[in-house]
Amino acid sequence: MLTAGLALHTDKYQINMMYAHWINGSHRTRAVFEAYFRKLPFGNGYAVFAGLERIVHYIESLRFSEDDIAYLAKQEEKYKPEFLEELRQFRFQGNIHSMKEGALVFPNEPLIRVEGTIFETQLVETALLNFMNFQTLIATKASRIRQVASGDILLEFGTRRAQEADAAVWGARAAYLAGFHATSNMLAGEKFGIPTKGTHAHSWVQTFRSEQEAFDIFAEVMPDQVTLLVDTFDTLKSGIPHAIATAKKLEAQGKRMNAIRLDSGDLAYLSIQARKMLDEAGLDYVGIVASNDLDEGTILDLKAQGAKIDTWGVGTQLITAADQPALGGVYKLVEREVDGEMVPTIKISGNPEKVSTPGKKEVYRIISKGSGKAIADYICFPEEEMPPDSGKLKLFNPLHPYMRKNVQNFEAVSMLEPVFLQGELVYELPKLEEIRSYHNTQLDQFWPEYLRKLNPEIYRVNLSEQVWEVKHRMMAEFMEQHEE
Ligand SMILES: Nc1ncnc2c1ncn2[C@@H]1O[C@H](COP(=O)(O)OP(=O)(O)OP(=O)(O)O)[C@@H](O)[C@H]1O
Ligand SMILES: O=P(O)(O)OC[C@H]1O[C@H](OP(=O)(O)OP(=O)(O)O)[C@H](O)[C@@H]1O
Ligand SMILES: O=C(O)c1cccnc1
Repeated sequence: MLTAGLALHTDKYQINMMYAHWINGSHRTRAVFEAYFRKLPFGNGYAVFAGLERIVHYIESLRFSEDDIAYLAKQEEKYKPEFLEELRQFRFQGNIHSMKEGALVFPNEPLIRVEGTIFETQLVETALLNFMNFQTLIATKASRIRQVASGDILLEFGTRRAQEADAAVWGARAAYLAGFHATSNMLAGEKFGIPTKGTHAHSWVQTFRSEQEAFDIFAEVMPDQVTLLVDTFDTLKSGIPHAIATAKKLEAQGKRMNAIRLDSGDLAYLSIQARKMLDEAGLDYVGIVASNDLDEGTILDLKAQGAKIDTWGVGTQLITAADQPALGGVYKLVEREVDGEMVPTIKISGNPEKVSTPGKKEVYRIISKGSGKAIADYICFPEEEMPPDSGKLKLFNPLHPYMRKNVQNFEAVSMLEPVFLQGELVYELPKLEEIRSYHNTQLDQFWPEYLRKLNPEIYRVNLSEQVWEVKHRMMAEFMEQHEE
């Protein structure tokens, strides 16, 4: 999939700003940006951070090719050759700190922090947000589905309905890291080592003279992984009886049929009937797979109706995040260089929720040593000393002053990992299996009220007093300047 050759995978305004900085002589001014989102998707209580692996590949191979340079020269005749030469020599030389993939993350906390020249930090905004927003969205959706499916098997079936190839492949990875068990996408299997699974389509049945013949031939060819789709004609009258007959033929050869798949109709009723018919035929080991526009809502509902489904194939709703197809992650300048000093900068908005939080920041997860559970995320400046583990930490929410809390006996886990330092990759990308188990340990750190699907408790994300004071002062200064 696309990894190399992504230098122009950016918005034109980034290149225009780079050019204007270069003409102005300010392109080497230092800057700090932070990427975060303001609102959790799907009404969920948390999001699952994903996208870092692709970001790392992108940054590592970030070069303007001769074709890119030629294209830019043609696009904008005003670009001076010296500027194009600057692009030709371009290498990312800044610092990137990031949440780890699989981490539970929350609104208004920095997920990725980028430090460097304004030239390089501006260029990478678009691609970073593109990767982070999509993959985090799909991982969050997958984690939600996983919450309701409890111990059942989850198969990712979305490729045909995904927003093109990259979304399918990276979406399959995002689903897997957040708890899906396999994907139908073979390229994702090859590229990331995700287990692959597949049944067969209606067309398989339609290409034979009879459903029975179709089932028998499939079972003969794939005796160890037979899952038969039973709804092509009539699930109860034809599909299941034919599947039972095939399973019996397999039994006679000492083999066991894997499952049947239901793909239409009332999945609760049909699965209950199917379970009865299979059990009565002595086939209690044959599983039931269901698919058909499933999501966390339908799966929960089907379970409440007593559906006898042990494997869920989930496509469209997951891979397109159909109920909320975008995560609104943003990338905001928080510090800039003035006369050689780094100073905080703020973005004001008429909407208080959109006022940015100035200054380069760290994120700590405050974990109770007693319960092992997360109490809050705490955002402070890097130079602020965290109280020692035995000390007291004041958590306060300036917008809700009554929500004060002092915590003691906690561990403060730093959440932003160094990934690139002065352009050098210093982070060893974890294996996908490690990311999956990290996601599980992250879930274990949260009380169930934060994880539930409907109306979850809001997890605390608090600013240190110093961060709040700087934000408050800068907002007041802005107000004063604009009152005059
Ligand atoms: N018992 C049930 N309770 C709630 N939702 C269900 C139940 N059974 C199926 N569904 C869901 O209802 C939707 C039904 O979709 P639809 O109306 O397209 O029916 P269909 O069975 O696919 O129709 P067709 O037979 O034409 O393929 C799907 O999203 C499916 O997952
Ligand atoms: O419903 P989704 O969650 O997106 O899951 C994937 C769907 O894709 C297939 O249907 P399709 O009609 O494309 O092909 P088929 O003829 O093999 O059923 C499959 O049977 C599922 O219904
Ligand atoms: O293997 C399957 O059953 C499958 C794969 C992709 C889409 N729908 C179903």
